[in-house]
Amino acid sequence: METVSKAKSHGGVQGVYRHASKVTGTPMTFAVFVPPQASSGPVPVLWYLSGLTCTHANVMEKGEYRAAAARHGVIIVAPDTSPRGEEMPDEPDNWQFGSGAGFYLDATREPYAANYRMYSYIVDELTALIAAEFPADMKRQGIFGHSMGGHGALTIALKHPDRFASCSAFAPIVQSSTADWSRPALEKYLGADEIAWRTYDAVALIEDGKRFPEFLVDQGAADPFLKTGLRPELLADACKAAGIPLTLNLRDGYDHSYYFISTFMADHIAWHAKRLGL
Ligand SMILES: N[C@@H](CCC(=O)N[C@@H](CS)C(=O)NCC(=O)O)C(=O)O
Repeated sequence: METVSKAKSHGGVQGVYRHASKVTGTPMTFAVFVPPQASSGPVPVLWYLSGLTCTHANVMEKGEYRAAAARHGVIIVAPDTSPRGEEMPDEPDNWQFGSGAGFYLDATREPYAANYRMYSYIVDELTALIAAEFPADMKRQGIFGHSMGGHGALTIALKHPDRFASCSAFAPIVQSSTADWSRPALEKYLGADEIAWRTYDAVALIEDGKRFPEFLVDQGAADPFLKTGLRPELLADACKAAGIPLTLNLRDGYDHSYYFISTFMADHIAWHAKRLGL
């Protein structure tokens, strides 16, 4: 692992790191904030998965998470959203597919299957790297994310309820199989058989029996993608039918941007901190 940059912030350290990923076959960059409490022992880890078009840097620069992370004493990990590079199969004019749009899945279709493996990258490889290289208490992990990253957080948590104590999301894609934003990508990454899509669809996972103790979702009421890409009511219906407690806050006047996310960031970190025993 190579250190790209490191800066003291809120008494802790905001770092950016790069490593050669075996899973994606590319160099991968990620951001980690280590709070001051880590100097006296391992602290819990909160994963933040970003949305379409993002790298590790968007939330690092605009998410305003450091004050709350330093107050509660939690590591924040922000991975990239896809493999990148000149040789990557991609659709450069399409921001909803390829670079910046890995959808937290393992592609099974060519030419994407060799590199577009963000699910295994995060759940296996980056998790092992964080455990090895940072003062992280891996027995206490939470996960959250935005939009495509909200979809990532919900689906990964539903598949790993023993690993994650908490899961929340900002404006998540909740039913990726039918959302405008994700349907074409799932077809290209996973093929036309929609059965294979269900393991990367939060509502379908719940319908198929996966469970998680509870979710927190914040959604801007003025989000232009609310009706076509996001549709939190579908998650509300699925959670209700499954008996999963969901706190869904519809936030009047807020859109889809980091102005919205940063407004509620401290609330989400406090919510996770409580569930991570802080
Ligand atoms: N590029 C799209 C918007 C994409 C978008 O809103 N992406 C969200 C995630 S789904 C984001 O976080 N963008 C990066 C940023 O705001 O820093 C557009 O022009 O409509």
